[in-house]
Amino acid sequence: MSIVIVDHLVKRYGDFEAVKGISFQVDKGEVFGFLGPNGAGKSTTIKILCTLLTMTSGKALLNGFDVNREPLKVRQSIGLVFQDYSLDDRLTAEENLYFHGMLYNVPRALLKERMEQVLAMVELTERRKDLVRNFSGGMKRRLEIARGLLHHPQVLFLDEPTIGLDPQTRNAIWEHVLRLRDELGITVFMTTHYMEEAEHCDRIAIIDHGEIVALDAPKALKEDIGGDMVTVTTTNNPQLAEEIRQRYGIPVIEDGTVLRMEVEDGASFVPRLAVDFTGMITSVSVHEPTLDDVFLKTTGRAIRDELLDEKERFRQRRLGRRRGR
Ligand SMILES: Nc1ncnc2c1ncn2[C@@H]1O[C@H](COP(=O)(O)OP(=O)(O)OP(=O)(O)O)[C@@H](O)[C@H]1O
Repeated sequence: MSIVIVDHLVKRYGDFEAVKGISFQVDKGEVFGFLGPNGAGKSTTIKILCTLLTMTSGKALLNGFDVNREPLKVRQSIGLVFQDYSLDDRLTAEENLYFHGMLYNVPRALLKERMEQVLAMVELTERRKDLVRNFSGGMKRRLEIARGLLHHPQVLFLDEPTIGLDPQTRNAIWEHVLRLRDELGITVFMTTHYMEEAEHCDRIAIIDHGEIVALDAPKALKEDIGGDMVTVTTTNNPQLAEEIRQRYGIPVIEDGTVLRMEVEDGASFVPRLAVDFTGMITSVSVHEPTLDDVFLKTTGRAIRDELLDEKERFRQRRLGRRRGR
């Protein structure tokens, strides 16, 4: 059963079309990921589904409710964990949850039990009486996730849930997210830049320039590539890219300092390449396709880490300003 149905969704900001008529469905209990570079239209789409932004045209249903016509029912069906930090540092973990419960009209008789449940789920029971300002980045994120679950939403939206966290904390958050799906059967809809994170999703939609360019299970997307990926560094990338294209008739992507190409059989291709271009190649590697390669193939570009870093620096600056208030 589809719990999210998006049909020809368009969002324009003035003349600029940020989301270009996308359609997709998310099944109940699925962990669904939106993967794409900065500016692809991920946050815009998520905000429309959460009723925080109005669409220009199209239709979207969430938990059976129309996001344009039944926004309140949609809001009651969802939990949100967005990029912007939204806990109150001056309150304890428990107090943060309590106020959220009040806002969402969770009946008082239920609230205590729910708070205990979600705190246990993200392993913060012991710290529930501590001020949030003393929490680590990972603990704050876990508390935000707990808060997003307090009113038992059908769909939990996570917009870049682990941005800026170290890999170990990222993994811990993922364990929690997958447990939520397994224990509560909730649907998780998330956006991410991280390829390894997208691997945890049941299905991912790769979004670029406001369009969905691929949508399937990570394994199926990688299998679609079919062959092996060969990465080459050379003494003259543009020249060699052209010569490889002409000689073998295959697409070659110039990706920063390397050339990438997809071939049927890496083991037989690489020796040929070494002989045909003796002296021009400085290194070669062969690997099975990753989601990075899927992204590269569908968009012609890599998701750049430096863009991610830039975004994280921006976020930290903003956080710093808020803390300095
Ligand atoms: N309020 C706005 N006014 C004008 N343009 C906007 C506005 N919000 C977003 N955009 C533009 O729409 C496009 C999609 O933005 P969106 O934030 O949805 O992308 P994204 O994939 O979520 O990227 P990010 O991860 O950086 O948020 C971008 O080109 C962005 O500059």
